[in-house]
Amino acid sequence: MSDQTASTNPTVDSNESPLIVLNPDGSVTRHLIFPSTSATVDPNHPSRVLTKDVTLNQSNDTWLRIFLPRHVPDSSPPCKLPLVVYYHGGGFIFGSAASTPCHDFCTIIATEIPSVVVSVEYRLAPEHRLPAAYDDCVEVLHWIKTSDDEWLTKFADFSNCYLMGTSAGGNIAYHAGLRAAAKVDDLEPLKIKGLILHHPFFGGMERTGSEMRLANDEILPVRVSDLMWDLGLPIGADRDHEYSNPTVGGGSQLCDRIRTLGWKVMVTGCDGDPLIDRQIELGKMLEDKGVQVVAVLISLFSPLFPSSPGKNSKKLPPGPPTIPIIGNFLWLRKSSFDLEPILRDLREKLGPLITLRIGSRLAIFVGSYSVAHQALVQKASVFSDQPKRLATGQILSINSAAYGPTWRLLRRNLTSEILHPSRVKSYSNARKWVLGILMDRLLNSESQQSQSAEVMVVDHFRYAMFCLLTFLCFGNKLDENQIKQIETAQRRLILSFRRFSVLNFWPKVGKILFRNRWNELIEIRQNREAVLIPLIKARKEVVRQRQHQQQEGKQKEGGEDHGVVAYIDTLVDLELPDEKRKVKDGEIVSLCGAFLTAGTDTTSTTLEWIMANLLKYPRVQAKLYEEISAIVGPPPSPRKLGKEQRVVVTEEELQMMLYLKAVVLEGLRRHPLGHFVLPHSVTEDVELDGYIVPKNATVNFMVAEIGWDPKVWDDPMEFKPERFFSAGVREGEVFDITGSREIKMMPFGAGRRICLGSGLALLHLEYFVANLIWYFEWTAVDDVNLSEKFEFTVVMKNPLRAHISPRTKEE
Ligand code: HEM
Repeated sequence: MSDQTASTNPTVDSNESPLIVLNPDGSVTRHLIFPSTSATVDPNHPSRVLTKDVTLNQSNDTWLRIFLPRHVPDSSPPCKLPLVVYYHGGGFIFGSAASTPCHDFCTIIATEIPSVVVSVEYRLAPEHRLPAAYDDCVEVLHWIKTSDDEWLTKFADFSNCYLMGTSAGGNIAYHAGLRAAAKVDDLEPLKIKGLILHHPFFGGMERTGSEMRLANDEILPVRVSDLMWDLGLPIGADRDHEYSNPTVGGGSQLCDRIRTLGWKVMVTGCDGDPLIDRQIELGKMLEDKGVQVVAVLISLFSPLFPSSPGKNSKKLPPGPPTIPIIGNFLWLRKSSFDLEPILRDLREKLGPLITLRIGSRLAIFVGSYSVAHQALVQKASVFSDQPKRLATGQILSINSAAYGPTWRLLRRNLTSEILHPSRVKSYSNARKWVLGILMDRLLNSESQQSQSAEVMVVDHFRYAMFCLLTFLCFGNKLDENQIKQIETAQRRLILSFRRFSVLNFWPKVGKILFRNRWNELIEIRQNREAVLIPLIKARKEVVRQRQHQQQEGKQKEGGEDHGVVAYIDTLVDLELPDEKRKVKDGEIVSLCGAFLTAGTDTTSTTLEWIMANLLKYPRVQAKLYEEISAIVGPPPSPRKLGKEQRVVVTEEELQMMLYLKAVVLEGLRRHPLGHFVLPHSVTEDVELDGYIVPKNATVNFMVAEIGWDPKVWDDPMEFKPERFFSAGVREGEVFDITGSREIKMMPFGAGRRICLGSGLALLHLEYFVANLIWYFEWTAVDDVNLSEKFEFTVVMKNPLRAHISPRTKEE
């Protein structure tokens, strides 16, 4: 660190709020203080481990926390467990062995391996710069070898010891390891077998590719790691000091010693972390020196520890290693979509049920149609809950409600009041109105100069779906300005959900660390309320007047939409069963927001995917047009007809169009919007395919993998609607999209939580596809590129551009 930096009172900021301030008197104030957990030897405490704190060095104020799995003292004869010496993370500046994240993490290591864990409270910088922490962490090894602590002498296998650390603790484990390797005889009877460097923190003067790419990373931006090095390294040292850059000068000579001792070194990292290139460099350097490097990236892991005698771990579905390598909050910023290639690889190796540990959660992934059927249909009562509501989640919504009376009420209300076939039919005028709007927009789109215009379709599709769903929600044909406002408010919220997901990691800490982001979320929600509440209030007034007129036996004469029941109407008098009160306006906003989200982006994105395939495969489009025109006749010119008299392919006619249905199903199979359904959680320990899924575990279903399974579908990545007439489904027979008998694909989920808008979605898709193909011939602008990208749903990476030309020209 430069002296200059030290004297200018640097603050380490997390992008949004200072975490540490150097005071003029030389002291420091830390603003990042994690909650702490006390050690307990109380046999009645519900923890899975017994823990105790022991002084290491009074003058340095250092100590240790020892973790002993609860079942070990009770087993007979007591078994000896591997010993893990653990160093916490925190950039050398923050953290403690007593902090709850560290305590919880050590609890997992102790119980899952299982092992005796000694977690070290070492001295922190900048009060004690490096190598103070290294000194403390080696001192602990000497303390252990002579200790007469009963837990260690009785239950720890001193000949099977590992040094492990997370982040800065990984750096410490590496340096403590080098020092220990130099003096193994002095440590007898303690025998180190390996080092576990869990997302270790290293640096260097020259930026790596990942540091440059992720310079503004939300968790560890480069300026924060630079300041951590400034405050942690000896005064005058720069980031190429051996403490921070282990590869300078070709690496320490002591690595050769590690090689000859036969220690294994596990280096874990994940892409998306600015430190990943340094972790890979370290792994390579060690490998070049002949050290047994166990793994560098998550997907390549193999177990470091010999298989454990743990009871439950045997029954859990298999996962990468037994140690909780993904128990790092870096993974929380990853969506399931990012994990998909890793999961695909794991499914190949481990089978269709996989366990991953994400944060402190157990996440089970189901990658087979038959196991998905077992869970969602046969054991529906256990697999239909939702994980606990996230801090950034909706206040009240069907999809986030726990499996219980409130969810049941909300679901029943929407199904019977809005999505019931007879009610859906009553919205047919609205569909016709929206089709007119869509046609006009397509025809008048900007580049509509020539006979054959180029159109960017998705914005028009989305706008059309907003027109339709806002009608169902508010009961009015809103004007363009109102619809745009709602669309903007809704999309701001859903498109930023990944940015906000970091706030869920530890809501209390997240709110401090990412204060601006938290305020931004509040602002976006308030903005949505400002847009929706006036509409809700206006509609409530309509409902009140209607009730009043009904009481007086009067029915107002009205236009074609008179008497239409809107979603809000059904919520006004709804009473929540748990709290025995009516739904508040803020909750109506949340329910309506979820309703609009569920019905707009989902349908418009699927529509875009289907149209993309119809452009890519003109043969399919031609066949579809043939079917439509054979039933409906040739289309009129779209320009000639006024909005109200526009002739449309009607909903009754759709029922006769089997190829159309197959095209829509094939679109849903080939391009499921969520490659995973919303995570479920289980309400009790339950057996699934011979394994135990423990209570509260999160269960994810690999929808895309299931719909692309070559055991079920020939050439699964091809777009072939005809397959629905051969894969066990004969012409005229309806394909069971609900999967109640057997799951072959599950774009709408399956079981009790199945999408309750699937009927409406299919109708909307069939209606718009049929009419768009009937009126226009669609051709591709360039080769249609079907690459995917994850937004809120899985969307086209290159939005579809098309030429449209009316099939019937104006005379
Ligand atoms: C192509 C369009 C659509 C697709 C692909 C789709 C897909 C899904 C999926 C995968 C789920 C989660 C199922 C599970 O957790 O197992 C879901 C839930 C849900 N969907 Fe849809 N959906 C679509 C359209 C709609 C529409 C139009 C509505 C209503 C207006 C709707 C309302 C819902 C609701 C309320 C839930 C929550 C169900 C619950 O938790 O009980 N969806 N949808």
